[in-house]
Amino acid sequence: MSGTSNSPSPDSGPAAPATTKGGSLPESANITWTKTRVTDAMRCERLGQRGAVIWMTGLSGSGKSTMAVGLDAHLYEAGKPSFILDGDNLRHGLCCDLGFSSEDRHENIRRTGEVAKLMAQSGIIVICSLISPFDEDRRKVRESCLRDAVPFAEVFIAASLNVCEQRDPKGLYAKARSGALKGFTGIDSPYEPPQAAEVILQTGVNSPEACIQQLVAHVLALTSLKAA
Ligand SMILES: Nc1ncnc2c1ncn2[C@@H]1O[C@H](COP(=O)(O)OS(=O)(=O)O)[C@@H](OP(=O)(O)O)[C@H]1O
Ligand SMILES: Nc1ncnc2c1ncn2[C@@H]1O[C@H](COP(=O)(O)OP(=O)(O)O)[C@@H](O)[C@H]1O
Repeated sequence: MSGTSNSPSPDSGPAAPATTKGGSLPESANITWTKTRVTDAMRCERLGQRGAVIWMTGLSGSGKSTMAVGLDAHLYEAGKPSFILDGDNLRHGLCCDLGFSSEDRHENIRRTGEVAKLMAQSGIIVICSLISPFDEDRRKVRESCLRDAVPFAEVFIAASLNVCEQRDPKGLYAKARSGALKGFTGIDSPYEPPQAAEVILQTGVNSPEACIQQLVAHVLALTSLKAA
C-alpha cells in the first residue's frame, strides 16, 4: 500500500479531490483532506499483512456467508486480523435505510465498498459478502480500492440458480415463486455474473471445505507483505 495514509492521492503532492457516487466530485465545497502521520505502510508492517477487500458476490443461497465465515475463522486461527461485512447484517444498521430497488442496491454496494476500503486501509482483511448483483457497482468498488492501492479480489460464488433454489436456506425462493416476495434476485430481479473475477468458487459442485481452502490460498497470497 502507499506511503501516505488514507489519501485519495497516494503519494506526495496536493491531494486529488475525493470522488463520491459514480466517481463524481464531493457534494461539499471547502473540504480539505487531513493526512495522518501513521502511514498505511506502517500499519501493514505492524499487523504483518496487507489489508485488503475480498468481495464475494453470488445469488442468495450460493454460499457467500458460509465462505465468509470459513475464511474469517481460518484467518483468525492464523493470527491475521479480518472482519466480515455481510449484506444481511449491514441492513440492520449502516444500510437500514435501504431496500431492494436497483437504486438502493447501488447505494448499498457503494456505501459498503467505501467502509470496506477504509477498514482495509487500517490493515484489516475485509471480507464483504453481498449479493451485489450489478457488474458496474462491483467495478466501481474495485476501481476505488485500486485507486488508493488497496488490494482487491472479486470472488464469484458460482452456484447456479437451480442449486440455490433447491437449497433455499431461508425459504425466500419459495416466497418469491409464490409472489409473496417481489424483486427477488434471480427470480424477478437481475443478477449479472462477474466477467473477470479473481477467484471462482464452484460452491454448487465442490465441498465447502475445498472451496474455503481455494479462497484461503488466494487471500494469503494477496495479503502477504511479500506481495507489496
Ligand atoms: N428482494 C430481495 N432480493 C435479494 N435478497 C433479499 C431480498 N429481500 C431480502 N433479501 C435478503 O437480503 C440479503 C441480500 O442483501 P444484500 O445487501 O447482500 O443485497 S444486495 O447486494 O444489495 O443486492 C439476502 O441474503 P443472502 O441470502 O445471504 O444473499 C436475503 O436474505
Ligand atoms: N460448497 C458449498 N459452499 C457453500 N455453501 C454450501 C456448499 N455446499 C452446501 N452449502 C450450503 O448452502 C447454503 C448456503 O447458504 P449461505 O452461506 O447462507 O449462502 P448466502 O450467504 O449466499 O445466502 C448453506 O446451507 C451451506 O451449508
